[in-house]
Amino acid sequence: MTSSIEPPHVYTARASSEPILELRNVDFCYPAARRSAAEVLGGSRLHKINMIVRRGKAHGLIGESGSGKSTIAKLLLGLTAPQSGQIFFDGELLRPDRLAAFRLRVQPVFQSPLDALDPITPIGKQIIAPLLVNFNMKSSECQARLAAAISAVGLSGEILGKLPHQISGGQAQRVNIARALILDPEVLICDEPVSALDMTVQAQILNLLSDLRESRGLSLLFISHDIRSVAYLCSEITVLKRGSIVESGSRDEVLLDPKTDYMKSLLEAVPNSGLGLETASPSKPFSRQIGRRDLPAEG
Ligand SMILES: Nc1ncnc2c1ncn2[C@@H]1O[C@H](COP(=O)(O)OP(=O)(O)OP(=O)(O)O)[C@@H](O)[C@H]1O
Repeated sequence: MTSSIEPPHVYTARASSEPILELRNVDFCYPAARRSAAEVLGGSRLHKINMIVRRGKAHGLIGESGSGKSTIAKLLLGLTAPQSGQIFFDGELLRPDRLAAFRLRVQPVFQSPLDALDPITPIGKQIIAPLLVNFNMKSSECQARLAAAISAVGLSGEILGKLPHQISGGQAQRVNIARALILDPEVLICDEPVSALDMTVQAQILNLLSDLRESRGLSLLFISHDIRSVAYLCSEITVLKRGSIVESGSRDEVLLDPKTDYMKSLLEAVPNSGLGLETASPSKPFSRQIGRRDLPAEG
């Protein structure tokens, strides 16, 4: 179905810290879990989730495996609906009739960058696909937006004719981010976007996300097992345990003054217990904060 909404402009810079996405008292349970008390106890339900992602800010979501982080991502992408509670986008209740427009403005970036690409379609075609599908645009009409999107993620035009197996994992994640940006979204939901990449490339993608947040006023939900990445990128953090929020607040409140044993144990598990919080700042490249050499722009 073609959207009746206007295609996005090449770039929109936005800034503010008003709520852009909000979960209010959200309960969710997978159908299979409703039949299995053991699963429910194991955490396959979300219970009374209250969380705000602010415009132009990066919000970190952490918690052990199975705590419900990806389920929250699915709810915030409109891929599934809560059993109770409400989701607000830009101050408006997310109703079924608003889902189509919402899905253009909130875009996902997933964990396995190569799996998220079609193996037999050239990169350039994949990046403009959301414009072709949603706005019925011709390929020739997409070229200015395509050039802006690949430039925004630090890729050159040579990559456009390649197939996914001809590019690196880091380049593939940049392609996925470009494909999300081509719709000029307001929010990126990033579910473990760097965990499948090697360490040096992780730093490059984190710096890219940080730059995009600053330069375009993009809001980010950043889901990660890696507390150091969250400490670097995010100004607010929510901590999830077995489907319930156990801590939330500013980065420093949660990481420097943890209230729960659970959060303390997550922090104790950080390698070398080095969060570098005294120096952590999105104005400093991630590689410097964790003591690595500066890295080339394209990975
Ligand atoms: N489609 C599904 N049907 C039933 N249960 C599911 C489904 N997807 C996830 N679950 C269960 O819901 C719980 C939360 O899963 P979720 O993927 O949200 O956790 P997570 O915190 O993202 O974990 P990870 O860090 O390992 O990705 C887990 O118990 C999981 O087994």
